[in-house]
Amino acid sequence: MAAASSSSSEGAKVLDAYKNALATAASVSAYAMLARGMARELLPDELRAAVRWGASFVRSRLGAREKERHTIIIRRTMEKNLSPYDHGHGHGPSNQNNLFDAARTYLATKINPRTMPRLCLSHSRAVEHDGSTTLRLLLAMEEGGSTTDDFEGVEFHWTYMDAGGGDNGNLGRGGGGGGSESLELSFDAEHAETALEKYVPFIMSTAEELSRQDRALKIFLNEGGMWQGINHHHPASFDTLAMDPALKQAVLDDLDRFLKRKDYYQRIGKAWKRGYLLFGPPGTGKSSLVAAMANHLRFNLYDLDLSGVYDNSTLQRLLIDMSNKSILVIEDIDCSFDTMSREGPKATDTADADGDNSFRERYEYRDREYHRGSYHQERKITLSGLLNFIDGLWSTSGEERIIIFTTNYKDRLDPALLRPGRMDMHVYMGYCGWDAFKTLVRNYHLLDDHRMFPEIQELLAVVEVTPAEVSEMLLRSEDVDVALQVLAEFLKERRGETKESKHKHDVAP
Ligand SMILES: Nc1ncnc2c1ncn2[C@@H]1O[C@H](COP(=O)(O)OP(=O)(O)OP(=O)(O)O)[C@@H](O)[C@H]1O
Repeated sequence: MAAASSSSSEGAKVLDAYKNALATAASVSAYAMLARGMARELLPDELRAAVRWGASFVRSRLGAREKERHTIIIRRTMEKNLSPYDHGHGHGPSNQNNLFDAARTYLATKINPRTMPRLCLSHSRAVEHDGSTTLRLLLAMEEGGSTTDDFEGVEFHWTYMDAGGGDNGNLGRGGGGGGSESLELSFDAEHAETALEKYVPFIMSTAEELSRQDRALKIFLNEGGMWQGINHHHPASFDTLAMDPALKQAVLDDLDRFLKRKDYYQRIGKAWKRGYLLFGPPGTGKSSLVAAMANHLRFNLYDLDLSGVYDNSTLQRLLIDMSNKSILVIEDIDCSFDTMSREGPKATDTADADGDNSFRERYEYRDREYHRGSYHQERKITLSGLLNFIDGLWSTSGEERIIIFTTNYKDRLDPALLRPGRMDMHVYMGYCGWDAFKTLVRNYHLLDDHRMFPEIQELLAVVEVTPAEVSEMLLRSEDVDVALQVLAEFLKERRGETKESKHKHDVAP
């Protein structure tokens, strides 16, 4: 982060220096105009004709110069005193030029292997949040190779040069060498401003986005007051998520809007963060939605288990240790604080009618932990403490953070959490409706229509069944006829139970 901002301020300086040079050129033309005006007043006709001829000669030369090209050299390594890393920030070798890496990453997407007979296959190193690196394969140009990129109607011409004669270091930073490499960006001089103010920043942000897409996602769990990360390969995506289509789109739009609003958050002086409250019965896909959000944004997940956090300073440290572009998740927030039901409801009360196992198991686990003593240590953290930390810390450090609370019981939540403006979006994950069913059957059986669909649609309209239960039935057989039959039977049985319990209530004294 520090390195990034340092590098952007370096970039700003370079941009200023370049603009000054352009401004000087502009004032030279202004002097020329002034001189023309004075000459008109002071010189005799013959002399003026001679001057006109001279001026037209110079203009023709200048005209040719207007067609001149400007070239920006982007070296792989910067001079020592220009490097943002010299101040001890960031990772990597001390004089690596980030813009070179960004341009190379960007150009790899522009190179057409079919039109370039000779290409280099090289790699670049992406630094992960935890400091580890991953290698990425890149198509790159050969020494002297060039390509043209069209941006906003302007042609930008790129050439890859290597004064070291090709023995460089496409093997990269670790491979030794590489100091003699550069990329040359040339364009018509009149487009200098577009190049520096639009094209170069566009390359930087595109490269950052590409690296983000490539990066392996991680999920961090808190253990002993510290985060432990493992790779996160949850397959959930918004495509596979079974939920109301309009709500799904609303969540997606909200996330995308959030990503684009850095300037907006800065302008209004608010921390660049967003909060979501996901609520609904067990097995309706709250955890799947969290995973889909992380996959969509390419953000790491920090799954905070508050039962392992006993004091505010540990909580604070955990929050500070989170990286930017990350999601903090606190599941089952209704049973996480002393102010609410610390012991949680009894397992038998909380497992709902469908007897969801994972839910019951979780409570049984918490009950066991409680009796084993891990809950006996007095916990001093409170919901308001947590919310204050998030508001306070996150507004002064870090950006692009998302916080998600999940609960099966929205009505049990502390009103502080439900206050307007606290959680930006409340998302209800409900029972499986018709649209959700169609998504599930497409996920599991690649099917869009079936003779049993009308019957199942009717049943889903009257039976409360979770997407988890429907998924389980659909997975009972690879034969879709059998799977749908199993599901229909299950739904009929559930409908019978519903009717029976309704009947009991009706006849009860
Ligand atoms: N809306 C859904 N879309 C797709 N699959 C779902 C959905 N809901 C549940 N599933 C399936 O059921 C499994 C369990 O669902 P998930 O853990 O996401 O539900 P949950 O609401 O978070 O439950 P809990 O409250 O018990 O944590 C998922 O791994 C997925 O296979």
